[in-house]
Formats: sequence, structure tokens, C-alpha cells
Amino acid sequence: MSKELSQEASALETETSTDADGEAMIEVNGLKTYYDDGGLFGGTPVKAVDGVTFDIRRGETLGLVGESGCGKTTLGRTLIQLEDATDGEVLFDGTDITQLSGDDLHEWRRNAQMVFQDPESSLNDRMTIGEIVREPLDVHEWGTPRTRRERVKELLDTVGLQREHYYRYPHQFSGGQRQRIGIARTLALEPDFVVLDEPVSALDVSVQAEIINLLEDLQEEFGLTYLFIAHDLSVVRHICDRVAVMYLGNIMELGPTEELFTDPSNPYTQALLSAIPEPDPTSTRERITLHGTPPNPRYPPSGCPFSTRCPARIRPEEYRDLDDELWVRINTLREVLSERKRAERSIRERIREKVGKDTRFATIEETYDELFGDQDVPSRVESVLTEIAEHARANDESAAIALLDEEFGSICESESPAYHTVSRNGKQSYCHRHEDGYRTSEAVLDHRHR
Ligand SMILES: Nc1ncnc2c1ncn2[C@@H]1O[C@H](COP(=O)(O)OP(=O)(O)OP(=O)(O)O)[C@@H](O)[C@H]1O
Repeated sequence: MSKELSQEASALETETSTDADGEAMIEVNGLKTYYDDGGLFGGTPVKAVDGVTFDIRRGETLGLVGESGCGKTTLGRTLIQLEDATDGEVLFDGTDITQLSGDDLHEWRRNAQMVFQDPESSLNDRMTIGEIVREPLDVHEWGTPRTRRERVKELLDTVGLQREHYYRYPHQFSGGQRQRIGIARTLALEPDFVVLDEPVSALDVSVQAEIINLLEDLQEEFGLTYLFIAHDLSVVRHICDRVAVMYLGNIMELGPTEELFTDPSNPYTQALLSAIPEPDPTSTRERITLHGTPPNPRYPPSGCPFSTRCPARIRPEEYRDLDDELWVRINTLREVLSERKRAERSIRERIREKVGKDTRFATIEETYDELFGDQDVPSRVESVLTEIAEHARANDESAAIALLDEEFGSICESESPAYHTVSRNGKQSYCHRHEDGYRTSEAVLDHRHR
């Protein structure tokens, strides 16, 4: 990667529309989808999709990957208006489909369809295959009953089933066949855009390839554009033209598939890919261990969404050479204290606190012993830790956290990164490390994993 390119910071929206080989069919700008469940949790919504900007090009397959719960399904559902956007826009041929209602929305739904993960539960067992595939045609009053029947039979042909299957019921079919039925139904209204939500992950491995091949053939035959949501990165690598990597409601990296797999730029992508078993036994690539679990999407961290777990998080200048293990332990302490501050204190704790008995921080010595007992702690760190322990013992967790932040915090936690164009093919990465003056995350991780 050239230095010049890596440093060329620019907003994702301006880049995606200009670097395109293909024409953008869908342009997504600052899209947010929050789930607000009636104030049960003090009105703090789940920020399932938290401001994404990208485009989907006509005729391409765009992969969407990321850990469970990062917002992939919500994003897919919002694009086809099964979920209401909280903010932002989704432009389809220039029309913001988040603003549609009535007939216009009805019309859009013809054009954008979704294939679901689980062919076991997504088909109504009381309807015949014919009725299932015909239903969207009925809803949209397509043709006459007779032409609808004929169309359904053609569709059954198209997806590799038989016309006679029209009068059978879903339970008479295997998982792969059921997924073919789901696909036939999806195609009934000749959509341009299809969201494929983990379309093969519930299927036997032997059947997965057949369905993938079918989806590829259909794309070619009907000029379909796909958003392909998946866990399985090898399938994504096989079928997708470009891939977007999602974490905690944000897109961390987006670029051409092969380039993203062979030369990931974002530390999150690097960690995600390092978890794939390496087929080459001589490979020296090391697995990057991510500490902790993804934050709760109700309370995403400030700054970069990945900052709480990032193995390449930028450290304050004076701690750049601190032992990695000690650095991890210090950050564990930060997490523990922040979690405790957020957690509702139990009634028992409150009572004990009131009567001056020991509190949740009575165990700070124990925590320290566990975290730092076997570490060689330099005196500078030691004195900060002592001060933090004093705040903790006095139950002043806010002061403890503030001191931790001040001493060990970084730009990654205080400021949102920008999108940077990191390759000639327009790959975009959302990370502070692409800014001037920082080592790339590859360099940092290589060094640390040696
Ligand atoms: N209807 C809902 N109401 C409230 N929260 C929801 C709802 N649907 C999803 N969520 C939450 O939104 C976040 C994103 O969920 P989503 O299903 O979009 O993620 P995902 O990446 O598709 O996960 P998976 O790979 O497990 O399907 C999660 O924290 C989830 O619990």
C-alpha cells in the first residue's frame, strides 16, 4: 500500500460514488436504525445500525460480514424497508426509500426482496408450494389467477424444482429444496435487488454449494443485485465482488473481496480474518486474540466503536513500549471499573454501603492481585494504579475511571475516526491508524505477535 494513498483521508460518501467501476444502484447515507423498546431500559435504544454510508452497485454481490449481533440483519431489513430507519437515507435510483409510504412503498417492495436464513421456519407449513410461491403475486395482484399459476410453475423450473411440486407441502422437502422454494418466491415479482440473509448457513455443507451456484446463475440470468449477509467467510470470498465488514453498527472496512481478504487494512478485519484456520501449514500468520466481548449496542463506546477491544489501539506516547501483557491488564481494569459503574448496584450492596460495610470495591486488592500480581509493573504505572485503588476503595468509581482515561486513554476512544481510502481500488477503512504519524495496524500487530 503506498503511503500517499494510505494517508489520503476522505469521507466514504464522496469516495464510493467516484471510484466506482460500476454504477451505484443503492446509495446509503448516514443510515441509523435504533430499536427502542418502550423505555424499559430507561429509554436507551439499541443502536443496531449506527451511521453507515456506502453504495451497492448494479449487478454486484456485496458481502456483509461481522460477528453475531453487529447489525447485519437489521441493515439488510432496513434497506428493503422491513425496518424503519431512525436517521439517514437510502437512495434507490435517486429516491429516498426510507420516506416512502402507501402505494410507493408497496411498489418498492416488489423491487426489493429478502431470502431468509432458515428454510425450516420461513415457509408456512399449511400452504402448498404453489400457494407459497404465488403469494407475492396475489398480494401485488399480478396478472390473472391462471397466468400466476403458470408463472409459479416456471419459477419452480427456474430454481431446479419440478412443476408437479406445486401441490406438495414444505415438510415433504429437504432443507436445500426448501431454500429453493424460498428463492422462487423471492423471484416471483422480478426484483432488482435481493438481500440474502445467511441463505446457506442452515444447510448441510454438501447442499450449500448447490444453492450458491443457483444464486449465481440466477444473478446472471436476471441481472440481480445482491446484498449477501454471512458468517462463513469462505463462502463470502467465493461469491462476493466486494465485502463490507461490520462491527457494532458501523462499517469498519469495505473493498474488493480478494484485496480485503489478502490485504486487510483495518485492525478489526485483520482480527476477524486471523480467526480463519490457515490452510497452509507453513504459514507463520498468528491468530490475533481479541479480548473481551463486543460492547452492548445500547452503550457503544465513544470514539471508534472497536476501541475497547482493538489490539492496535493507539497508546499514549509514553506507554508505547510498555509490555503488551501489562497493557492488556490495565485495559481489563478499565473495562471492569466501567462495567461496574454502569451495572445497577444490587440492593444488598447499597444497604451494605449505607451501613458502612464493605462494598463492591472491597475486593480491589483481589482484583489487583489477579491482574498485576504476576506482572513487572514499572514505578510510573504503579503510582497511578495506587491512586486508582484509593478512589475505588472510597467508592468513587468516576474518579477512578477519569484517572484511568486521562493516563491511559487514546484518540481512539475520544474521537471517531474518518474513512480513509487505503488502496488504488478504493478500499475504505475506518481507523485512526491511517492518519499521519501513526504506524499501520499491520506493523503494530506484526511486531506484537512476533
Ligand atoms: N426487534 C428488535 N428489537 C430490539 N433489539 C433488536 C431487534 N432486532 C435486533 N436487535 C438487536 O440489534 C442488534 C443487531 O442485531 P442483528 O440481528 O441486526 O445483528 P446480526 O449481525 O444480524 O446478528 P446475527 O448474525 O446473529 O443474525 C443486536 O444487539 C440485537 O439484539
